[in-house]
Amino acid sequence: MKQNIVKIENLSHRYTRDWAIRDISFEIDKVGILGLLGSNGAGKSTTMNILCGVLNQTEGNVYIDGINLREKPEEAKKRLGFLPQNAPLHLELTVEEYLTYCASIRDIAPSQVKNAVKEVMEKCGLTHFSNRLLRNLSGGYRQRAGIAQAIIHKPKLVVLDEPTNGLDPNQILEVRKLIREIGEERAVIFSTHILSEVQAICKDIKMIESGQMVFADTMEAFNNYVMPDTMLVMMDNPPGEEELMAFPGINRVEFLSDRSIRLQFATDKDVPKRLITAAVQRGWELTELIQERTSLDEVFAQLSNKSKR
Ligand SMILES: Nc1ncnc2c1ncn2[C@@H]1O[C@H](COP(=O)(O)OP(=O)(O)OP(=O)(O)O)[C@@H](O)[C@H]1O
Repeated sequence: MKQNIVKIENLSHRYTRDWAIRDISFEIDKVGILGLLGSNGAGKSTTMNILCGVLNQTEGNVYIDGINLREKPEEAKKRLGFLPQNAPLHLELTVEEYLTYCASIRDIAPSQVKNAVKEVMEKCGLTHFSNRLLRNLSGGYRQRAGIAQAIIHKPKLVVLDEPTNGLDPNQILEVRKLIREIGEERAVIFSTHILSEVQAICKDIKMIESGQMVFADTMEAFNNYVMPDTMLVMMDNPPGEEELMAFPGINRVEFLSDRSIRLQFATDKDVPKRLITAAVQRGWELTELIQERTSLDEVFAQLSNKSKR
């Protein structure tokens, strides 16, 4: 039988009187990136802290690679790497010193430490900064060091709690690229409260709200389920409503003015590209195309409405 990399069974936790998370279950049995999405206070950090053995759950079980985390924490933790929301960095150490220290507490054999540090610095793009104090690294590079400590022992499961928080747009793109690369070799759980983050890098998504799982499926199913995409187009010579409705993939046309139209499309992500080509071929004089984004609050409202129906 195939072993799950991680299995969470009916996990519940309360810090005080109210449940912070309630009856969360899921499993992962292959490499790739799973997005854990939820607004602030939804219960993501609680779930991740329990999953990584930092917090003891009130109820339920966590198995890492088949090992019960509560019963054999040391064995289970060897198989996972964790980057918490506040990266556990020692700012007074250089990158190399810090990762050497992490390797030693991760039970890497002394003869292997040098190699492991070298390899992880290469993987995370840190080699150039090996002698720099962590204190003097930019936010993006500090986060790379945080990710490096989470993967130095080559765990099967890597848990990253809001790893792109507080980074500037360029740093976000670079850290995302690194996470994608890690996801090719390991199971990665990535938490965020930003919808576009999961859409950009995750194949699967679990959405938590008010401590409960409200959605669990592939990213594609999520996109199709929660929101037909909309785009706003400006055309100096737009076709009529009928011609737009006949365009493959478009299922709603709303003229906001003579030249400004909101188009809704369901599943096909190529619609905007095909529309641009058609606009050129058919002389619609397209001057602007803006894809409209749905906020997490709206997604949650849509999910709640659909589940009530
Ligand atoms: N140490 C604590 N003591 C009491 N309540 C807590 C504690 N930590 C979290 N909570 C509460 O548990 C709930 C879930 O919080 P959690 O931090 O897991 O959410 P989150 O989705 O990670 O949010 P954020 O993105 O803001 O970190 C919230 O209502 C929060 O106020």
